[in-house]
Amino acid sequence: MIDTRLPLTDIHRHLDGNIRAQTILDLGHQFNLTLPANELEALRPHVQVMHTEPDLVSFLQKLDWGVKVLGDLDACRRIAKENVEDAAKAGLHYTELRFSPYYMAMNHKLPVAGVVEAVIEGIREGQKNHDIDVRLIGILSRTFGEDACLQELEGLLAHRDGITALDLAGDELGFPGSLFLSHFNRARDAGWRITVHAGEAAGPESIWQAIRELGAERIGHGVKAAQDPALMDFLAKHQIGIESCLTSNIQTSTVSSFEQHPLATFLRHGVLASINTDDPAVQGIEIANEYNVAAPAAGLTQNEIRKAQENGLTMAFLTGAEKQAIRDKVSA
Ligand SMILES: O=c1[nH]cnc2c1ncn2[C@@H]1O[C@H](CO)[C@@H](O)[C@H]1O
Ligand SMILES: [Zn+2]
Repeated sequence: MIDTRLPLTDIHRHLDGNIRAQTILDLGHQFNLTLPANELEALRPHVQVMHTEPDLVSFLQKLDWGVKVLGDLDACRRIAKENVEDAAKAGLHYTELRFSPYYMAMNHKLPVAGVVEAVIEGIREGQKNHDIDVRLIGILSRTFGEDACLQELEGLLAHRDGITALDLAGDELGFPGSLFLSHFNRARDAGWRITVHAGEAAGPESIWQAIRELGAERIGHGVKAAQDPALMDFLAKHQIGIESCLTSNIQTSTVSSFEQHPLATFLRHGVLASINTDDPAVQGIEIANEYNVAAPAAGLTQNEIRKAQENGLTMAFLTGAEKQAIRDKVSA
């Protein structure tokens, strides 16, 4: 269960994996696009995971309609604003929303830097009406290769101050982290924090690579760390946070059942791990489901769930003072 005296965070949440189905319909009509269905319930199976997918890449295809309807920069602004509304409605006090501007831009050839600016503006608009702290994480979508990721990086760097961290996401097996060394060197030079999707589709070596070569301070998913005792010790010793996304890991067939999920093992080993959603609209879940249903199913005790909740803010890309201000606000 969620401890209502503690801040509730979601620090692994894809903004472009959380576009409302109704908004996909609206924007499809607005831009005269042919959608696979023109009615909400008929559209749902095309934009939402209904059963477990066979692998990560199949899961990721469910995000594609959401970005195909982004016909102009106003549409990008709209979905960013709606993401803030939905995060506030989910009861979050703090969230880090991540997005891939190249992925959002590519279907309608929007300017990548323009997408970044529109997302920053949409978040600001959303925060006018909702009391929630938000930071943005830029994603390089590895699936489109090094050159596209370079364009993506340039677009993000054009609005460097509006972005807190850089992430690498997409097809981990097809595009290993070793292809993106120069990208992450530049990101660190820009003063950004670093988190990397690793050990989801690929093995523990991908997590080692993310830490040692890309400079990851946190790892998205990190499921395969449990296979490598030396890595488990390293994560605990250096307090490298694992952003766990329980239901996502089942839906991508990364883990076969909640009982098999390593989150409880991470926590018992002293690894800093937190509970997060990933792509809420695509998954058909929200953060409450992850605390109330998924975490108990994964064998976490109530104390461990509370610890994971505390870890969310501990792991946040915020200063100590910013974290304390959120704690004070929630306990007041
Ligand atoms: O669970 C995930 N694992 C790896 N990549 C993901 C996941 N969810 C979304 N994306 C990727 O993130 C970008 C959009 O934010 C896209 O590249 C999408 O494929
Ligand atoms: Zn993710």
